[in-house]
Amino acid sequence: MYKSLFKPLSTSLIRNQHTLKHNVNLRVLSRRANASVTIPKSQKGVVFYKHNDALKYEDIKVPEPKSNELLVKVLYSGVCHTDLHVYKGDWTEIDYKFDPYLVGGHEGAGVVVGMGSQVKGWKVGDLAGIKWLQSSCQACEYCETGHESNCTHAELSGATHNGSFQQYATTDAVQAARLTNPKDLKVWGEERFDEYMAKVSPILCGGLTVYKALKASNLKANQWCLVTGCGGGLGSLATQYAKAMGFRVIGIDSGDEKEKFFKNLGGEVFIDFRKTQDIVSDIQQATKGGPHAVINLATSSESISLSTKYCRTNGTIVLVGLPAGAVVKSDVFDHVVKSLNIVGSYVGNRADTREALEFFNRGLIKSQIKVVGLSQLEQVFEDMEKGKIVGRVVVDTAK
Ligand SMILES: NC(=O)c1ccc[n+]([C@@H]2O[C@H](COP(=O)([O-])OP(=O)(O)OC[C@H]3O[C@@H](n4cnc5c(N)ncnc54)[C@H](O)[C@@H]3O)[C@@H](O)[C@H]2O)c1
Ligand SMILES: [Zn+2]
Ligand SMILES: [Zn+2]
Repeated sequence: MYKSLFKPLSTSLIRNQHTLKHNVNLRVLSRRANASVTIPKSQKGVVFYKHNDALKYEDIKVPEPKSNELLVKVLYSGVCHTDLHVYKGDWTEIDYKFDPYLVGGHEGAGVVVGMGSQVKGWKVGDLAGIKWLQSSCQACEYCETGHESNCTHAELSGATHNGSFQQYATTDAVQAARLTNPKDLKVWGEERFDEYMAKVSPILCGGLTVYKALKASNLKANQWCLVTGCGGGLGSLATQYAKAMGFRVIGIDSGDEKEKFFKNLGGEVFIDFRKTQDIVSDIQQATKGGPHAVINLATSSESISLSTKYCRTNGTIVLVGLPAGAVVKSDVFDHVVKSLNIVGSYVGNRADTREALEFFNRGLIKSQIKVVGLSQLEQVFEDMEKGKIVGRVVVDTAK
């Protein structure tokens, strides 16, 4: 059951807020918080009944939070390539939950409108983020040591738990990301509430993931960081986090638009994988011996194996992108003689989330987004499949 806490808040006020673009603030919301309007029973969401089946924008039930969960009115959600992998069923390892349908999405930014009886430390009106790691058990060895994303009992938003491609979503209160109200942030401000919520959403997976991957790279200031897929969602964020952390960035992707975009974000050298004659030599020349670390974000299996060829001696190759059935091949002789490190990096824990959000809140990361209606998700997936998206698309759940 819900706690009675949500009762004084009007969801229609929250909805109002949402539609009053660029004119939204929670102070006004709480001043007018006496009206008693209940959470609706149904809402709009995008669902699919099996992998690769039609994506349907339809009226669905508003979920009820379990005792440990928040009910979040999702305002915006980033669309991560992971959502496309899930939709296509690329990863057979996951025990997806179709009950009877699945709602994707795991970069949801919204307002808490209700919560279960056991929830502590949250109140209605707080701003919350929905992440891929919807919940972890908090009790296993991995959770105990801060490796929450490796928890074997983890539930995943948009895969084993309905995610943020709906107007109201539930999420575990411990793992939910705590978003700062932009009115309390120097570089944001109250009048930019709506913009803040849209732009913060990609940080909840993309930003967090690349920030953690950069930490795993062991790079030092001024060293070369190579980002594959630098024109995509994670790539645009990795370029900026790497810069903010003091690294030099060389990127691989394709097309003039992505090159311009990458350079505008502070990337130094762009390699077009469709144009280069010898990618290994181009990279090694530009970086005088190869990048000290590679952050593999490209949705291409071949490009992952290639990174073992151009990486610098003693360098670190971080595996992040998860193309279907991908295998990394590395020549053992070179691998040993160059003493390469290949590491996997999987989203991040709560501290990584907080830190990644702090970079964003301080204005160090410009979230490069295009906002479209939730009803247009199918088109977004089509464009993503073709590699046509520059930066990140964020869906507005009101449209
Ligand atoms: N490990 C994790 O925790 C984690 C978290 C989030 C996303 N991911 C994965 O990261 C990957 C990227 O996600 P995204 O949302 O940024 O995707 P995206 O579609 O926005 O970007 C992928 C980019 O890769 C580029 N690309 C394709 N082939 C390439 C090649 N051969 N060389 C260089 N670039 C190439 C595309 O042009 C595109 O710009 C996905 O596989 C996603 O599932 C992993
Ligand atoms: Zn993601
Ligand atoms: Zn655990």
